[in-house]
Amino acid sequence: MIVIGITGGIGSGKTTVTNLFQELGIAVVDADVIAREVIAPGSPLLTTIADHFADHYNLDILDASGQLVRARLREIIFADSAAKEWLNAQMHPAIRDEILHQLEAATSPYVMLSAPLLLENGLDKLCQRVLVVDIPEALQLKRTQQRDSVAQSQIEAIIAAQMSREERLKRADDVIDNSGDTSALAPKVQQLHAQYLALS
Ligand SMILES: CC(C)(COP(=O)(O)OP(=O)(O)OC[C@H]1O[C@@H](n2cnc3c(N)ncnc32)[C@H](O)[C@@H]1O)[C@@H](O)C(=O)NCCC(=O)NCCS
Ligand SMILES: Nc1ncnc2c1ncn2[C@@H]1O[C@H](COP(=O)(O)OP(=O)(O)OP(=O)(O)O)[C@@H](O)[C@H]1O
Repeated sequence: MIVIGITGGIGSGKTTVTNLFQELGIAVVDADVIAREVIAPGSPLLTTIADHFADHYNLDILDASGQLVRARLREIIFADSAAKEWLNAQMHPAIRDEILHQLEAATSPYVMLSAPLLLENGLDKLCQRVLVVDIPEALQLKRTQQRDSVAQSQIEAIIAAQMSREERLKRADDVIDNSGDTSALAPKVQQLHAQYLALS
């Protein structure tokens, strides 16, 4: 199975790009989607995480119906690196297991593995090539703010918790520059698609 890893910092355009590969019939395994599934309401992992933040931070991250209040968890983990490391240690093995499961089940000529922390977490070892979606930090801030209505300082903290743009680009086999209009993406995706089909 040929696996193409796709990564990029917050708001770089990974989902926008993988949607185009999906339109070409390529299966996409998305770590952000899986990260939501492993802490679905009522899951044992969500209970473990909620208990930890209640006991150690006196913080209730669940609403009255037992749903995760994502903004509360986001604020604490990007303000406190020990909280983030603890959460990562709980979630990343579960995310990785589900990624492996979904990669095995994929039937397209190749499969894309999309993960913001692909390189940080060594998920690139599962991939034949790494495609980086690249934009300058100022655009990451602007587009993420437009999408999520989150404070600029919060997005800056998330960027600081991820690999630097330079380091990520150094590790790329292929790069999509997404600083232009979205209409520029389809021809780039088609060119890479032909290259990846040739590998498979
Ligand atoms: C903290 C949470 C609840 C915030 O949820 P929210 O809906 O606000 O954001 P969302 O999940 O859409 O993530 C947005 C972006 O934040 C960045 N991000 C998320 N978690 C992390 C992390 N642990 N380290 C660095 N960046 C991260 C990624 O670029 C991601 O695409 C959520 O991000 C989460 O559960 N994070 C821990 C799991 C994780 O590491 N996910 C990354 C994929 S492996
Ligand atoms: N070329 C572009 N021009 C303008 N807006 C764009 C462009 N590409 C993506 N966007 C918008 O920027 C935002 C971030 O893009 P997207 O959600 O695809 O990024 P992502 O890398 O998946 O983000 P995250 O890591 O935060 O999940 C979205 O609202 C998207 O519609």
